[in-house]
Amino acid sequence: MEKLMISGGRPLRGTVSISGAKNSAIALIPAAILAESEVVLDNLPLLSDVAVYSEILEELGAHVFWEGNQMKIDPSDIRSIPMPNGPVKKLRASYYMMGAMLGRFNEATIGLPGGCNFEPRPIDQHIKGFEALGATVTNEHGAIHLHAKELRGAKIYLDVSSVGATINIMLAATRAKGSTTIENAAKEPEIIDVATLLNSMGASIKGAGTETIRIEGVSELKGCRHSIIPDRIQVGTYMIAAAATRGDVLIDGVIPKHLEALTAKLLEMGVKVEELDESIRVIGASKYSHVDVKALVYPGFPTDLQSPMTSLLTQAEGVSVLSDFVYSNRFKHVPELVRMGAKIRVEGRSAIIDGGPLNGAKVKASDLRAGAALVIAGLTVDDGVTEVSGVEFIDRGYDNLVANLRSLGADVWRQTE
Ligand SMILES: CC(=O)N[C@H]1[C@@H](OP(=O)(O)OP(=O)(O)OC[C@H]2O[C@@H](n3ccc(=O)[nH]c3=O)[C@H](O)[C@@H]2O)O[C@H](CO)[C@@H](O)[C@@H]1O
Ligand SMILES: C=C(OP(=O)(O)O)C(=O)O
Repeated sequence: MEKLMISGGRPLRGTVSISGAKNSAIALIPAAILAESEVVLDNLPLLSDVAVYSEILEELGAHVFWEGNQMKIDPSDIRSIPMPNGPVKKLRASYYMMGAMLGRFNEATIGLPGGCNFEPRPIDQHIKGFEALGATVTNEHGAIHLHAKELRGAKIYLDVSSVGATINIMLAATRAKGSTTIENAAKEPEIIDVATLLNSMGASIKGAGTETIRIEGVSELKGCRHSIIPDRIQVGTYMIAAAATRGDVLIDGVIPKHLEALTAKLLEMGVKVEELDESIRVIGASKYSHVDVKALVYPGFPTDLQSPMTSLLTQAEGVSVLSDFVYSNRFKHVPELVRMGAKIRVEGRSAIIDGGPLNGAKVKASDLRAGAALVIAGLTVDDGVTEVSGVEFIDRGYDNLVANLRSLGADVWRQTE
């Protein structure tokens, strides 16, 4: 096991380039199995979640060639075999194998997803969608069994605007007979990315990125080449880290529009943010105002940046209130930040943060973004070393984190525990 060691107190300065989005990649890889021929994905992030997904596809007989930031997936020899255990259990997004297998084979047996469990994460809306498309869904011994004689288009209203359910239903519905409408669909940029890939494969999806998505089923999908959108959560994490260390960082390979909610909050705090065509520059200041933040579905402030933002708000003057309306209990980073001297209490779905300096401590990342929050907190510590264990969570979502931070002047290294 490894841990991250951070000797903080250095402002981050320089330029960093961001890879493709994890939350796109781990939906695009399973989407590729719907094609009859090779799908090429460019701008792939080098993450453990991506490695696990390539393992899942190989187990099913797909040929996966992964070199650097490109993955070629030839699904022509893929078989329908049950996957109750193994790599599917390591990954949250393995739930996309349900929609993809259902679309390809009209059946699937998949273990319940693993990954970051900061609170119970139900998949009832995914199941509701599959059932509406004509599938029978049962849950036996920790695995979901799905079977349909034939998938038929349907009108599906999501009770909650779920990213995973929207994509999963899209995957299955591309091969259903007739048209499907998803109402109250999630609008996150990753949904548009998946629809773009599926449309390049020959699907007919309209309205991705709005709350109504219409899918006309097709009988066959073909291979294509697709470049993954930039990872807005990694971008946001570096923006927050630049502000927290009162540095000056240019983040390259960005779609600035995807970060509007964060940019607005940083400006409100007194951080200088310059938006360019494909990059964002964040320049820190010596004093920050306290702000209130509400994590909401897109285009609101992303829940995945809620934990990193908590660390930044410890550097503001006065009391900030940060509420999460997507995951009401996503606060496992708070007790760890308190160990570092932060004055934070959790009340219901809100963290109340009273600004003040942090000190180095031994802390534990219990999920991916909690890990990012602790790294940012460690970077702000003027005197002392912070040790962050649970690095395997951080590796799920941050490509080249140590090298990137070091190139920006941070004193960060990995150490075997
Ligand atoms: C792989 C991936 O893309 N992960 C992202 C995805 O997760 P994920 O797709 O799992 O998150 P959802 O958008 O589905 O969850 C949003 C909310 O809906 C609830 N819900 C969801 C599905 C369901 O069937 N029933 C239900 O009640 C969840 O408990 C949560 O409160 O979106 C989240 C919200 O932006 C992000 O934090 C995750 O990084
Ligand atoms: C929670 C996250 O991912 P996942 O849904 O894959 O666990 C995340 O990216 O912050």
